[in-house]
Amino acid sequence: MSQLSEQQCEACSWDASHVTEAEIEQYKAEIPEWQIIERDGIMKLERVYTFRNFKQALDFTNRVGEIAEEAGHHPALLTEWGKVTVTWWSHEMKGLHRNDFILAARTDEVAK
Ligand SMILES: C[C@H](O)[C@H](O)[C@H]1CNC2=NC(N)=NC(=O)C2=N1
Repeated sequence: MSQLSEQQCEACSWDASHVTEAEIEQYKAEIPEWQIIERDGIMKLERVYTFRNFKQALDFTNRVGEIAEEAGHHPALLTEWGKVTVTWWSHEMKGLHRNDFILAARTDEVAK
Protein backbone atom coordinates (compact mmCIF):
# COMPACT_ATOMS: atom_id res chain seq x y z
CA MET A 1 0.00 0.00 0.00
CA SER A 2 1.44 3.39 -0.95
CA GLN A 3 2.21 6.03 1.66
CA LEU A 4 -0.95 7.75 2.94
CA SER A 5 0.08 11.07 1.37
CA GLU A 6 0.25 9.48 -2.11
CA GLN A 7 -3.20 7.89 -1.94
CA GLN A 8 -6.18 9.40 -3.75
CA CYS A 9 -9.04 11.13 -1.94
CA GLU A 10 -12.63 10.02 -2.58
CA ALA A 11 -15.46 12.50 -3.18
CA CYS A 12 -17.02 13.60 0.10
CA SER A 13 -20.58 12.47 0.71
CA TRP A 14 -22.92 12.35 3.70
CA ASP A 15 -23.12 8.54 3.53
CA ALA A 16 -19.40 7.80 3.11
CA SER A 17 -17.98 5.28 5.55
CA HIS A 18 -16.32 6.53 8.74
CA VAL A 19 -12.90 5.04 9.44
CA THR A 20 -12.93 1.96 11.65
CA GLU A 21 -10.91 1.61 14.85
CA ALA A 22 -8.52 -0.68 12.99
CA GLU A 23 -8.07 1.86 10.18
CA ILE A 24 -7.47 4.65 12.69
CA GLU A 25 -4.71 2.56 14.29
CA GLN A 26 -3.19 1.79 10.88
CA TYR A 27 -3.33 5.36 9.54
CA LYS A 28 -2.36 7.03 12.83
CA ALA A 29 1.01 5.21 12.73
CA GLU A 30 1.92 7.34 9.69
CA ILE A 31 0.91 10.64 11.30
CA PRO A 32 1.97 10.18 14.96
CA GLU A 33 2.11 13.93 15.75
CA TRP A 34 -1.62 14.33 15.04
CA GLN A 35 -4.22 14.19 17.82
CA ILE A 36 -7.63 12.60 17.41
CA ILE A 37 -10.09 14.90 19.17
CA GLU A 38 -13.85 15.10 19.51
CA ARG A 39 -15.40 18.58 19.23
CA ASP A 40 -19.15 19.26 18.95
CA GLY A 41 -19.62 15.48 18.92
CA ILE A 42 -17.48 15.12 15.78
CA MET A 43 -14.18 13.19 15.61
CA LYS A 44 -11.40 15.28 14.09
CA LEU A 45 -7.65 15.18 13.43
CA GLU A 46 -5.70 18.15 14.79
CA ARG A 47 -2.06 19.27 14.88
CA VAL A 48 -0.37 22.53 15.91
CA TYR A 49 2.65 23.64 13.83
CA THR A 50 4.99 26.31 15.19
CA PHE A 51 6.99 28.88 13.20
CA ARG A 52 9.48 31.69 13.82
CA ASN A 53 7.04 34.46 12.92
CA PHE A 54 3.66 35.30 11.40
CA LYS A 55 4.94 35.39 7.80
CA GLN A 56 6.13 31.78 7.98
CA ALA A 57 2.84 30.75 9.59
CA LEU A 58 0.89 32.49 6.82
CA ASP A 59 3.01 30.95 4.05
CA PHE A 60 2.37 27.48 5.50
CA THR A 61 -1.35 28.27 5.78
CA ASN A 62 -1.46 29.12 2.09
CA ARG A 63 0.39 25.92 1.16
CA VAL A 64 -2.15 23.88 3.09
CA GLY A 65 -4.90 25.81 1.33
CA GLU A 66 -3.42 24.80 -2.02
CA ILE A 67 -3.39 21.08 -1.23
CA ALA A 68 -6.95 21.38 0.08
CA GLU A 69 -8.12 23.01 -3.13
CA GLU A 70 -6.28 20.38 -5.18
CA ALA A 71 -8.03 17.59 -3.26
CA GLY A 72 -11.43 19.31 -2.95
CA HIS A 73 -11.21 18.56 0.77
CA HIS A 74 -10.74 21.40 3.25
CA PRO A 75 -9.50 21.85 6.83
CA ALA A 76 -10.13 24.38 9.52
CA LEU A 77 -7.04 26.60 9.77
CA LEU A 78 -6.24 28.88 12.71
CA THR A 79 -3.27 31.09 11.81
CA GLU A 80 -1.58 33.02 14.64
CA TRP A 81 1.84 34.64 15.12
CA GLY A 82 4.29 31.69 14.99
CA LYS A 83 1.56 29.03 15.10
CA VAL A 84 -0.97 27.29 12.83
CA THR A 85 -3.60 24.85 14.09
CA VAL A 86 -4.81 22.50 11.34
CA THR A 87 -7.97 20.45 11.87
CA TRP A 88 -9.22 17.86 9.36
CA TRP A 89 -12.58 16.13 9.34
CA SER A 90 -15.24 15.34 6.74
CA HIS A 91 -17.94 17.97 7.09
CA GLU A 92 -20.77 16.28 5.20
CA MET A 93 -20.45 12.94 7.01
CA LYS A 94 -19.62 14.69 10.31
CA GLY A 95 -16.66 12.48 11.16
CA LEU A 96 -13.32 11.04 10.11
CA HIS A 97 -12.81 9.53 6.65
CA ARG A 98 -9.65 8.11 5.06
CA ASN A 99 -9.45 11.44 3.16
CA ASP A 100 -8.71 13.23 6.41
CA PHE A 101 -5.73 11.01 7.15
CA ILE A 102 -4.46 11.41 3.57
CA LEU A 103 -4.67 15.20 3.85
CA ALA A 104 -3.07 15.20 7.30
CA ALA A 105 -0.13 13.25 5.84
CA ARG A 106 0.06 15.74 2.95
CA THR A 107 -0.02 18.59 5.46
CA ASP A 108 3.05 17.11 7.13
CA GLU A 109 4.70 17.02 3.68
CA VAL A 110 4.15 20.74 3.06
CA ALA A 111 5.40 21.54 6.56
CA LYS A 112 8.85 20.15 5.73
C1 LIG B 1 -19.29 21.04 -2.59
C2 LIG B 1 -17.93 20.71 -2.03
O1 LIG B 1 -17.23 19.82 -2.89
C3 LIG B 1 -18.10 19.99 -0.72
O2 LIG B 1 -18.74 20.87 0.18
C4 LIG B 1 -16.76 19.57 -0.12
C5 LIG B 1 -15.82 20.73 0.06
N1 LIG B 1 -14.74 20.42 0.97
C6 LIG B 1 -14.93 19.56 2.00
N2 LIG B 1 -14.03 19.41 2.95
C7 LIG B 1 -14.22 18.60 4.00
N3 LIG B 1 -13.27 18.48 4.94
N4 LIG B 1 -15.36 17.92 4.11
C8 LIG B 1 -16.36 17.98 3.23
O3 LIG B 1 -17.40 17.33 3.40
C9 LIG B 1 -16.16 18.81 2.08
N5 LIG B 1 -17.06 18.90 1.11
